[in-house]
Amino acid sequence: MSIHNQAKKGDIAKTVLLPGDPLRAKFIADNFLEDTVCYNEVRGMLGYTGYYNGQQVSVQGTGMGMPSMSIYATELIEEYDCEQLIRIGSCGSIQPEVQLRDIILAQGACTDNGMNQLRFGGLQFAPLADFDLLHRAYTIARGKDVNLHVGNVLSSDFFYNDEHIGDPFAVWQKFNVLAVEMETAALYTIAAKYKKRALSILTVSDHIPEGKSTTSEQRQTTFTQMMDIALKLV
Ligand SMILES: O=P(O)(O)O[C@H]1O[C@H](CO)[C@@H](O)[C@H]1O
Ligand SMILES: O=c1cc[nH]c(=O)[nH]1
Repeated sequence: MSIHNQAKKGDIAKTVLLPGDPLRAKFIADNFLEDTVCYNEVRGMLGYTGYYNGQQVSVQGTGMGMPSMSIYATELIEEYDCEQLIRIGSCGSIQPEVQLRDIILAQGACTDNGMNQLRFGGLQFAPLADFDLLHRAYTIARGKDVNLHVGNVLSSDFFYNDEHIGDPFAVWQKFNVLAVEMETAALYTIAAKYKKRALSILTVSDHIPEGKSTTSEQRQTTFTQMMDIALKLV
């Protein structure tokens, strides 16, 4: 057991898929996995272990934002010896060529979050995906009917921005950051600390400058493609 997870040692697989939404974890467990066991209900942050094509895999909700991701990623590594952490999340595009339902493999993650400022004493750390996971995910996704992008994302502490700031994404847009979400920089930093492998696979649920969003039906289909890519990495 850890503070936020009631699983016993050995209950969680070496590879863990990490959706922000715990009900996305349940969806994967119900629709993709066999012989599934729910190992965690603490705080409603559901976690399951099952089998995909005969390979053991877990899926654990992480909640929203970098403190929450940091708690789950740290406990999965420190208490449960997990080796591969694969986020499957939604994001908002800030580039014209990155459209609704496209899939992004986050090669790196910028952040406006303060944790790495404290951790690195004001120096700049570059949170990066594991190259092997990224390369394999790229190969798998290229074999599918998806619009795929690989690049930088922004992990932001803000879902709602304050009007007095002006356009909070202008500088990131200019420097070719593809999309905004809220967890990847923390995941990549924690994975680096413990020399573990991490990757974020993101589906574009919204286009922020164009004010567009996906329907719930579109989310369901496209999120399924992202889940399929992640599960083939196990
Ligand atoms: O769909 P998930 O994985 O939760 O990811 C995105 O959605 C949430 C905001 O609605 C944030 O957690 C953001 O990163
Ligand atoms: O615009 C969006 C969409 C999904 N997730 C975010 O953090 N922002």
